Amino acid sequence: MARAFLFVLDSFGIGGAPDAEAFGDLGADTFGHIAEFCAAGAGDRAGLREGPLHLPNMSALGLVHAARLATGRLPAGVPVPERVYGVYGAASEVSRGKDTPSGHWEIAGTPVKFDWGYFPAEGDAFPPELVEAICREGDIAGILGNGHASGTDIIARHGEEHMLTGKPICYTSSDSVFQIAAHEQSFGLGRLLGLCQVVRRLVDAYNIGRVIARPFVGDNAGNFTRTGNRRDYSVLPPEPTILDRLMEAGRTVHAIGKIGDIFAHQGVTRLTKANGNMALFDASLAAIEEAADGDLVFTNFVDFDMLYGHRRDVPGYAAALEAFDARLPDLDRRLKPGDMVILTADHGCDPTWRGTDHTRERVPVLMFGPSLRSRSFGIANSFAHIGETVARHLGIAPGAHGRSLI
Ligand SMILES: O=P(O)(O)O[C@H]1O[C@H](CO)[C@@H](O)[C@H]1O
Ligand SMILES: [Mn+2]
Ligand SMILES: [Mn+2]
Repeated sequence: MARAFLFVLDSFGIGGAPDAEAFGDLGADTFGHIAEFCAAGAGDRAGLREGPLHLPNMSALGLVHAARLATGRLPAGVPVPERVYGVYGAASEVSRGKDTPSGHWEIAGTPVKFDWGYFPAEGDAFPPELVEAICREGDIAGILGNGHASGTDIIARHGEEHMLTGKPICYTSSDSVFQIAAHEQSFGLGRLLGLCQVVRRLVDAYNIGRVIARPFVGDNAGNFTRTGNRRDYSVLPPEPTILDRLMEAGRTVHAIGKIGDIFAHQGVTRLTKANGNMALFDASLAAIEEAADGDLVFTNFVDFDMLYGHRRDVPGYAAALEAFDARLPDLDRRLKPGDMVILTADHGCDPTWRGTDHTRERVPVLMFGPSLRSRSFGIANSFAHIGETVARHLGIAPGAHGRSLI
């Protein structure tokens, strides 16, 4: 029995990217800074958590050691375990963007070697001819926003006007994204998803990676809340990924959470959606019961990024990491001989950093399972080695962009 479980902790970087300076992110370190803030008492929140960051299970799998490999420093206040169980190390990204599709596709063996299109940070983000085409083909009277923004801020700012006028709120970020926020009832969820499909077609010419539907509910600026009905419309990966390669070999790819959307549903055999990290963990445990010999279970844990990294919320991020860590023994108990779990991340989103965007960082790669011996592989020079490790473990032909780490 050889099965693989690939869990992406969305945005859980560990600093030290060799090209961080080119992204304006020199010194960004999601794990290191959360640990530092928690050790200094700046990660406390009444009723949520307090004290130094407590990640005993991921530490035992080599997280602290991987962080030291990535940055040369030990994270503050996180005890160094005497023994590490599993194969661990850090990985650098070769793709040119620090976005979710680039990170996931590279993890799946397919780095993104071209430049995405981006919308400008100054002035109107979207060219007038694009806005005009969206209004005409999407049958809307105009758009609100039209700039770089944090999604929660922009719905507070424009949500009431949106409900009055029916104009959707359109915004972007330093990622290659066109995001559309609209009220689930007053605008309508189906209408929002339809509009996103129109926009998806129109932004192909601008080489934009994703159009994202951001539905929200509430009746005033004080209580607008985004719902779990977010939907991402991605372009196809530039080459077949490990998902396609597994499907061709007759294997089942269980995609949990955002994975289906991130891969534009290509190479996905079974799709499970769930709202929130704990529900995603439950769905992953259920897939462990179902997965057959040779299958891959691939889960994205989005809360780290969406609810805490982009919101620059250190106590929230720390609590989410601690909650995830506490579930690992439950996962470990369910593993069968020949199973391999890989915990990793797609980019950073340091909650102590300026702005609200992702940060260019190395990521941890923590691999464990009943038959894996403990050791470090050091620093991998591409996330693609992760996908090739899965390929080798599951016994399919190797790909072109990486080599198995075990
Ligand atoms: O601020 P919100 O709407 O969460 O947006 C964030 O989510 C997008 C997609 O992950 C990123 O590009 C970033 O802009
Ligand atoms: Mn991401
Ligand atoms: Mn993000």
